[in-house]
Amino acid sequence: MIFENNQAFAQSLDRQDPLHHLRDEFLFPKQHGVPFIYLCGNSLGLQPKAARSYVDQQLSNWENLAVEGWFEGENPWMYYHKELKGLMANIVGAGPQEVCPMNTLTVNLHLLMVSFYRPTAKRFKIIMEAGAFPSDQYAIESQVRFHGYDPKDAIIEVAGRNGESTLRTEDILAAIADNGEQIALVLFGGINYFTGQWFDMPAITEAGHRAGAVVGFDLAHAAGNVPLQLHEWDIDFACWCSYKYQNAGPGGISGIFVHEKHFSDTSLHRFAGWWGYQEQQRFKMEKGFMAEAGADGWQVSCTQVVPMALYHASLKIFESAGFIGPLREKSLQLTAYLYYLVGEVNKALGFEQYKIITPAAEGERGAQLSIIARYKAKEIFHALVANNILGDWREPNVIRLSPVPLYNSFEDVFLTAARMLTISKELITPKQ
Ligand SMILES: Cc1ncc(COP(=O)(O)O)c(C=O)c1O
Ligand SMILES: Nc1ccccc1C(=O)C[C@H](N)C(=O)O
Repeated sequence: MIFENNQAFAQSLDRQDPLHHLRDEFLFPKQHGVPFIYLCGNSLGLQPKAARSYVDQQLSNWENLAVEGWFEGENPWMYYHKELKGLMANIVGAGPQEVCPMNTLTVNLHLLMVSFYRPTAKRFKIIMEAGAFPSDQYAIESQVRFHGYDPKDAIIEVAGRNGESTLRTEDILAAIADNGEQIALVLFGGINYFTGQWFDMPAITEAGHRAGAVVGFDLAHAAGNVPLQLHEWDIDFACWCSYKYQNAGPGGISGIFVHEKHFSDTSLHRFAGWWGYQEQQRFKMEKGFMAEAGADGWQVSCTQVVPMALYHASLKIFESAGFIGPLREKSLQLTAYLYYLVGEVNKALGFEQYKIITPAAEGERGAQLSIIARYKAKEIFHALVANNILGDWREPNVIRLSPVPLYNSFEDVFLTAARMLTISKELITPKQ
């Protein structure tokens, strides 16, 4: 599409957007009574208006049924997760039996590594991206130590070439091939939190398998953002949080994916708990753990009903949007528009004040653009917030802006760039 740098053009795109009405399903934070242009779905998605009634419903169940709520009423808590599984499966491209809502993200990363990182003296290394989200780094390092290895020997980080912010797929594949028989696990983010780079998940998975390794992904920044086909891509396991692009609230419940080819593998270790026990037998309270079939068998503690209700509210909006296909179509346009407009801001300033480190290619990014501001980066970020544009800041110099197709408009994107230009002119003197 040929974009234009004017508000009327942005408004005309909004009029043609079949998903534009969905923003009415969300609550926008305000500053001095004026709603923010919210571009921070990469960190915390907005609250669906329906969230409160989904939670209210569970509070009523608790009020009216108390302990009987587990088994009685319209939607007994014992089975509530099943209502979410089909919806979640659509978000990540899996069978419903391959996904389950449970716990929180880093906890699930640990639990899945218990099953899928099984180092041997010969094959004990983990390949990951350099600059992964710190929680993933800490989780992986601690798992390696738990098995008696030194992270310095066991973790191979693939980094960008000579100062490049993003990774080249060929370098990732070469690192996997070069370390072949020593790799136990390839564990990548789907999209890197800092750069917004969407890795070539099918190619990484294929290379990992060719090397004889298990392949897993942390999809915190990918689930609900980009189209995923976890089953078809033959990924072994994955987990994600629901509070970013899936709008399930701060600390929202996480989701896991385990490929069905692993369901019959009785050699997999798990850190078991009663909620992973065979559902029909669970309340017999017998000795000797027997896992429920599918991803549900990785559950540990009893269902988190309220976080699940919040996730449910948001997943129903995804369902009404037709899931990821239509959202991705809009997302590509929205983010491409922001990409174009940032270039226009640079043009108007006469120098490259803003450098986008997120790949431009559609297949290598989601909604997020990570932008380095050359001069006065932090002041510019604060001025954006003061001007009602809410993105976020990641040290040392990156402003992340993520137009989210569920609740952002083309006009939001236009106004963001327009305010970036005004602010830049105000803050940066010609000498600089
Ligand atoms: C890639 C990634 N991993 C892990 C986390 C941490 O998740 P949690 O605090 O829910 O465990 C986040 C976000 O906070 C993330 O973006
Ligand atoms: N869970 C949070 C709690 C507090 C503050 C930020 C987060 C984030 O999710 C940050 C996000 N993962 C990021 O990509 O920076």
